[in-house]
Amino acid sequence: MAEKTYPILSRRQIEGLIADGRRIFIANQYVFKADPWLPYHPGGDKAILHMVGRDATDEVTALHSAEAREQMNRYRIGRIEGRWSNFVPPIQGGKFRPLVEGDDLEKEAEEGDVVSTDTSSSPSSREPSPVFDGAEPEIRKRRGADGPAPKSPSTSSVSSVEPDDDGMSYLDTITREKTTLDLEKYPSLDLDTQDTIVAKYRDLGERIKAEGLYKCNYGAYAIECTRYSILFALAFLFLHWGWYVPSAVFLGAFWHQLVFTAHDAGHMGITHGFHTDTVIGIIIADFLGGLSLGWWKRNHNVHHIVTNAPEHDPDIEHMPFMAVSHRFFTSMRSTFYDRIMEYDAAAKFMLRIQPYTYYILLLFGRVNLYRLSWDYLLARRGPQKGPAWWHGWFEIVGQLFFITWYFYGVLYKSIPNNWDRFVFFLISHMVPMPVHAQICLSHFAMSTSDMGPHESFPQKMLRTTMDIDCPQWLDFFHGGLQFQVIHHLFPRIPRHNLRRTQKLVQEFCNDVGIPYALYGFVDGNKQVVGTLAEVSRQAAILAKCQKVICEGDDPIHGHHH
Ligand code: HEM
Repeated sequence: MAEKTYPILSRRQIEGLIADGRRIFIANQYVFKADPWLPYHPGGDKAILHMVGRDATDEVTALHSAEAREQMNRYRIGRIEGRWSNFVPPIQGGKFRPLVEGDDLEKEAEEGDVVSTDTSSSPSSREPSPVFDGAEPEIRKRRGADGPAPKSPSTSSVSSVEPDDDGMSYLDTITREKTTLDLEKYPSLDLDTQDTIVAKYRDLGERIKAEGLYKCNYGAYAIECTRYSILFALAFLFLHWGWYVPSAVFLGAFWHQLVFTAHDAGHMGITHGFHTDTVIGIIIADFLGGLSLGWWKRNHNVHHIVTNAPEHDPDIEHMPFMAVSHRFFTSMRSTFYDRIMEYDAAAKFMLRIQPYTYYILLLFGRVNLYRLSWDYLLARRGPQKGPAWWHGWFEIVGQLFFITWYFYGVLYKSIPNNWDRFVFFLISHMVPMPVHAQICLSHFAMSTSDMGPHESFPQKMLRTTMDIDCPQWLDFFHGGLQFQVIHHLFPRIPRHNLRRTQKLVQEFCNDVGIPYALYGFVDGNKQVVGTLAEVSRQAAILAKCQKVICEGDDPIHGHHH
């Protein structure tokens, strides 16, 4: 059958469609309109919304099976010619001009890489990121002589207290410093450099496939299953003998280990079959662990696409308890949670002590996940239609199963008194803490800068993610999360092949000149605590600035000239 031909759409036409609310993205030079698919998408609506107006070729390749990509072809509406230059998607604050009569559709109204600096002209379709005005990055002066510079809606301060000038200029200075450091450390964001990186990344992907690194090592999973079974059996044996503390420790260790396989399954990284891997994932996460795989997927998919973006990545949004960037001091709006992350009195207090409370908070990570799981399942936040429609129902069955065996069978029936129950609950929930530390470790100390829309997918992943160096025999303890960089570049590679893939990624990094962040476990933790301490110090300085302004000037408006 002859391949269907598609009309060529100009940049201006695509911009007009997006301005009209259509969810358009580009992949492999085709234009896709995802609107009718949004409620069906197993990857969630937000994953697609972050790709609107962008070339999503690498994200789409990294995150989908061949069948899903085939299915995607149904949503093609056109083609583009030449190199696509990304818009900032509407969800990230991008502005798009509707088509008006007399618009010259052939003409590229605004070349992607040429940016008008005239702020008085018609509204730009490319809302500047907080830092950049264009492809050739130049640090933006946010507060010039002619008044305040435009704020990106995604970063604008909505604090109920009017932000005083000195506080804001202090935050701007840190933003500039951080960005300058990133600009010096990573390759230029000009289109040619980024194109070369992308071409080499795609070659690397082909090489990985050719070397068979997508083939699952089922033997390794047999060993995993044996380990899980031993931990589970020991937990019940000690419970039977009435030795509650060792029983709780083994149960916690069982959960700690299980999370890694749930993570593999959630990424379709075991059999690569969507339904098979999802069933494995739900049995592990929901039935055995009491956590929602669907919640995790919704969260994690977005995390993989907008890694370490303070406004968008739920994995670094922990206000009012922790913040890994000074940008959280501006009460940003989270596009994931659709709410303001207030920098209120509680946050001010907690952030000041965050380097000390970090590990303590992590001890309660699992309890927090129950809350998030139930919120996800009861509010039916997952897809209700399409291939994943049944997941939510299966997960509810899994949750009831979990409540029955753990809360009723173990805690209530097998343990005789409330104190022992309480201790058992605490220990079993705190032992898996290293997995939470591991998740934070991969990203908390890495860059959170907004490098604008032209940064390529591979460069963004390498800038925001770190790997942990560990001896091979300890791989089981880290569960593959120590190869987070490799995993972010190629999320569907089965876990047990990541160590072999690492060598190829290292060669790629050397070739394209992107630093590959690799730290020892202890050093990585020091980096994370160091980042938390730095942000805490910045909070203290900001508070001091604001106090001086309040005392020295108009206490109501806090303005100071
Ligand atoms: C109309 C366009 C799209 C279609 C038809 C589509 C289809 C699918 C399908 C069928 C799956 C299930 C997993 C699989 O079989 O691979 C999936 C998963 C996923 N999609 Fe899409 N997708 C589209 C656009 C996008 C875009 C633009 C993104 C953003 C990068 C995205 C991100 C994801 C993610 C992260 C998953 C993983 C979900 C999981 O593993 O449960 N998708 N998509």
